[in-house]
Amino acid sequence: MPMLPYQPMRLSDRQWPSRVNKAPPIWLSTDLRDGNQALARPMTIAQKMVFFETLVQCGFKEIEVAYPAASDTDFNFVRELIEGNKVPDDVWLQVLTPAREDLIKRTVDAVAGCKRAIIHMYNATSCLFRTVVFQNSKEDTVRLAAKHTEIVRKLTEECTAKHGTVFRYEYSPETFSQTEPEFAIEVCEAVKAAWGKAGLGDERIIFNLPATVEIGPPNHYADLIEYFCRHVSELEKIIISLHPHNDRGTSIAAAELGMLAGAERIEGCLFGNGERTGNVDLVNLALNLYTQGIAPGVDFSAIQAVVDVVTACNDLPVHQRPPYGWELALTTYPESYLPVVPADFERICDAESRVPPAA
Ligand SMILES: CC(=O)SCCNC(=O)CCNC(=O)[C@H](O)C(C)(C)COP(=O)(O)OP(=O)(O)OC[C@H]1O[C@@H](n2cnc3c(N)ncnc32)[C@H](O)[C@@H]1OP(=O)(O)O
Ligand SMILES: CC(C)C(=O)C(=O)O
Repeated sequence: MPMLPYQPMRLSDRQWPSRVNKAPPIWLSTDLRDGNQALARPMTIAQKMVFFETLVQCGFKEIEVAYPAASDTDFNFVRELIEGNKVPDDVWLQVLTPAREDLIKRTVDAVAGCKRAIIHMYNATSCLFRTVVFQNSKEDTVRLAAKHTEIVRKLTEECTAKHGTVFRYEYSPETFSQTEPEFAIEVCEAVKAAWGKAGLGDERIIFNLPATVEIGPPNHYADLIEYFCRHVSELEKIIISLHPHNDRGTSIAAAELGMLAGAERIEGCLFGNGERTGNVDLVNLALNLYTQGIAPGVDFSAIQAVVDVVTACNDLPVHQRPPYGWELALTTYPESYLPVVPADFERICDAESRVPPAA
């Protein structure tokens, strides 16, 4: 018997279909957190270090490096990054924490002394989680998020006073795409009020709206994002971030349509690693922009070296046929076509002009 379908939202005056993406998003690599927690053998500190250095070389400025309260490996990795002066001044270290005081404290302790840090807190807001897993009412759920946001504020302010670390705050209503749209806004409004210092520029609060499990088509996700952007207050003080997973195989479309709908920031992993069917593939997304004449702001020109690091650290192969990425991406075999391998690409077709260079 077929499963029950998703419930589309009625956004008849949606604006996103007629928009065109003209700028890259703010990129957040979560390879070292969401990607790592999906591996049969999580990365060692040495592997995380090599991966981090590769991400920095590619140009990522925001990197979710750990879930420090979940394991000593993750906590100690963050300390090594900071104490070993491995973090460039313009890179923000992001760390994930649940909404629990002791775990928030451990998380803030992990990043103490680094120059710039983003504390990312999440709690479950979807109806199924509220009623079945946590048996929390809507009010309990809002109270939990607001109370722990106040704790994040207090602990980060103390840390700034003691160590000079500059903090930003990210909040994720978990399984946003399965949360009632009005309720997701209600929780985020309470979080913004509890944080109390959302402002402009680097003071913008980040609301990350995850498709924790991709349950509907990408146009549905885009409608949810546009609805959120239209109804949340003080949008100018908010960065709308997306965290698409790929359960239906449409995470790239979800991210691209979500950007049309108002998102400015994308969280994902290189080559689509991540829980179950993966997080959205940041290489694919960035190079899609590149082929539309938009400088993506991250550099995958040394793609082979990136593939080597990712496969070694994840202990997983990169598929041979993803767009752009690997051996067969530009290869075709029909007799009427010229078989092309990536190394020949520049010679055969000038990537800028799309015309064959003069003989
Ligand atoms: C979609 C995602 O990827 S989200 C991230 C998923 N990854 C992880 O959670 C990392 C793995 N987690 C862990 O290793 C553990 O949960 C730890 C180490 C973080 C915490 O371990 P413990 O202290 O044993 O906490 P545990 O997970 O049992 O939960 C403790 C309580 O917090 C509650 N809780 C769970 N998640 C949250 C949350 N996000 N916010 C608030 N409370 C939460 C639990 O329901 C439980 O409640 P109870 O005490 O009333 O039963
Ligand atoms: C913590 C959140 C953002 C997450 O990883 C998810 O929802 O997939």
